[in-house]
Amino acid sequence: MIDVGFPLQANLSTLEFEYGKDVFGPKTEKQHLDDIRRSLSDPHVDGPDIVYAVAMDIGKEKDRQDLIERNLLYGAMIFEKGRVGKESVRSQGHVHAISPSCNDSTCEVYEIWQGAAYIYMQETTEDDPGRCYAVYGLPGDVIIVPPHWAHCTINADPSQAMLFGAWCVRDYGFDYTGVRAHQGVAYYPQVQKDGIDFVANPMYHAQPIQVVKTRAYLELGLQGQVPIYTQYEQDPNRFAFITHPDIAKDVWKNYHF
Ligand SMILES: O=P(O)(O)OC[C@H]1O[C@](O)(CO)[C@@H](O)[C@@H]1O
Repeated sequence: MIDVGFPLQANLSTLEFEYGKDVFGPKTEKQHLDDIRRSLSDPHVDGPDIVYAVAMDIGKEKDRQDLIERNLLYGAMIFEKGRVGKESVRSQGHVHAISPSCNDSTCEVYEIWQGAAYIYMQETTEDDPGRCYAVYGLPGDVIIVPPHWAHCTINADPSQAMLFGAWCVRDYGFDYTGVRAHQGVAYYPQVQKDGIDFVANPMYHAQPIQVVKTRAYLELGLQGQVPIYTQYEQDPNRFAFITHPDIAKDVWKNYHF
């Protein structure tokens, strides 16, 4: 695993994180295959019993109070290796619900730590989902999901577990309504010999998907090559665009990938 900005290990047999000195974090919450079936292309497939494990609210003890005051939350996730039927292991897909603290949907800032990921995003969960993107990331890459966009996280390399961290607002909420009404997001990630193919979900009338690599987010004040936790430590105000999405409203409008 890359340097995530503080001492952290992942135990891939128990799907637990082990926190180093002066680091806090909970036991992981496990998400079972049976709980995500209705967002898969085939709900009856076999796959790992636990598909992913999530530890919400981790960080350095010295930052604990500041994170609460800023309403910021850092989480860590382990996505299992393997497949769920023809698809790679992935999350269900959701939209960030309106957070009471800012009365808006908020963005999420991912940093890939191990393995390979696609963060899939679509503008809406209507029958016409708008623009559809799958953004590819390797360890050290940062990927941002803009407010209001439906998204899911995909393990892009079924031969190994995928790990990542993400900044989000503390009073986050997930809205699954539109995704579940369409049996998932607009594209299913199917595993092929040489990678992932995105297969259209017939419940939508989607435009072609754009598969892209991630990029630098200079317009949001992010730096390359520095863990996003360290970037928060260097400038604790840097991620204010997460808790106050209106600060970056021009970025979110016509968001470019
Ligand atoms: O509830 P879903 O859609 O399966 O997604 C859960 C995933 O979403 C996250 O918020 C990351 O977007 C993590 O908690 C987890 O990886």
